[in-house]
Amino acid sequence: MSEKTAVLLLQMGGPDSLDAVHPFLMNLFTDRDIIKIGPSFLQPFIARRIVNKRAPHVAEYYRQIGGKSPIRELTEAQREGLQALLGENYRCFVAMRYSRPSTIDALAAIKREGIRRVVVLSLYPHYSKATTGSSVNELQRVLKEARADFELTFIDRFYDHPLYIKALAGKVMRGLQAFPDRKDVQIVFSAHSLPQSFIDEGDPYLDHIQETRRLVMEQVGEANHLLCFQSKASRVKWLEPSTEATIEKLAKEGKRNLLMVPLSFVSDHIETLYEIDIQYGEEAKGYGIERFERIESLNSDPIFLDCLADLVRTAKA
Ligand SMILES: C=CC1=C(C)c2cc3[nH]c(cc4nc(cc5[nH]c(cc1n2)c(C)c5CCC(=O)O)C(CCC(=O)O)=C4C)c(C)c3C=C
Ligand SMILES: [Fe+2]
Ligand SMILES: [Fe+2]
Repeated sequence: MSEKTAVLLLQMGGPDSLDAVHPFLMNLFTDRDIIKIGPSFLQPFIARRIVNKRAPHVAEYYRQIGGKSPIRELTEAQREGLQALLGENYRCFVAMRYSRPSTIDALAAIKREGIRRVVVLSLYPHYSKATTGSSVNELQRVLKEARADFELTFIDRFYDHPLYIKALAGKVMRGLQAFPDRKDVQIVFSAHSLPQSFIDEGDPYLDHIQETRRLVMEQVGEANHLLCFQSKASRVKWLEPSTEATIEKLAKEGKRNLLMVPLSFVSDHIETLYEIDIQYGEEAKGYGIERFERIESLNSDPIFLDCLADLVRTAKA
């Protein structure tokens, strides 16, 4: 047995080619932690109908951002950066919920290295049953099936970690500098939406998002800001107001300079590169917005990597 500690980074994943869009969406729409469609025995059939219809549209969005999701490469770069900071007593791995490397792949790799102690670090800053909850459930299922005996420590949220806030606030302050006068800028925090039913059932996601926004603005100082929600993906009621409706409303109120601040993700992917930059960017221009900017995603920002390293080093078993 190795004395080293493994760090297992949990992330959603994404299609790594246009052909992978359909299987990725099938994995997502058959996961009852993120979406329940009908009784469980029928879900795979209903999911296939939904995905057959959705995949060609979604594939077109991925085509426009380079033919795939960059989430695998960006998460791999975060893994390498974290490994370098933690040094040789640790070994870092990635498990993607709906693509490769899967949870099985990652646990098999940890086992091959003879490591028993594992710090599980979810890369979603804000806890939700739909995201971190789903990845942790998948991990528990794989462990049970493999009858694997790891000693696990979980880090399932870091929405208020001082280094996460510092990294994000730094991006916002740099974003503001791109405008001639910050007083004329409207900061638009755009969090990933979530069905309202999750919140009604006690999910802390919305509270976490609001706290991140409050802490970031504490550092950024005086500026106009508001919160809205992007990427609704089903017909039920999701968190509101939507980012699209908010951009239109701001334009109608005469706002001309927007700084988009996506929350909920720590790297670029379809929701930043397509949805904000291309889709909302074009819509904003149509409504008369003159400058539509987005803060850089955290990706391998050194302060963010320090945050991850601190979370691992201070994790309590
Ligand atoms: C079907 C229900 C969905 C819920 C609930 C949901 C919540 C949720 N998702 C993220 C982060 C990401 N989602 C991404 C893609 C994506 N998400 C859904 C569905 C739900 N998400 C779908 C169907 C898709 C695929 C794209 C599409 O068809 O529109 C991604 C991007 C992956 C990539 O391309 O790199 C991320 C990241 C959060 C944080 C969240 C709730 C808190
Ligand atoms: Fe989404
Ligand atoms: Fe999503």
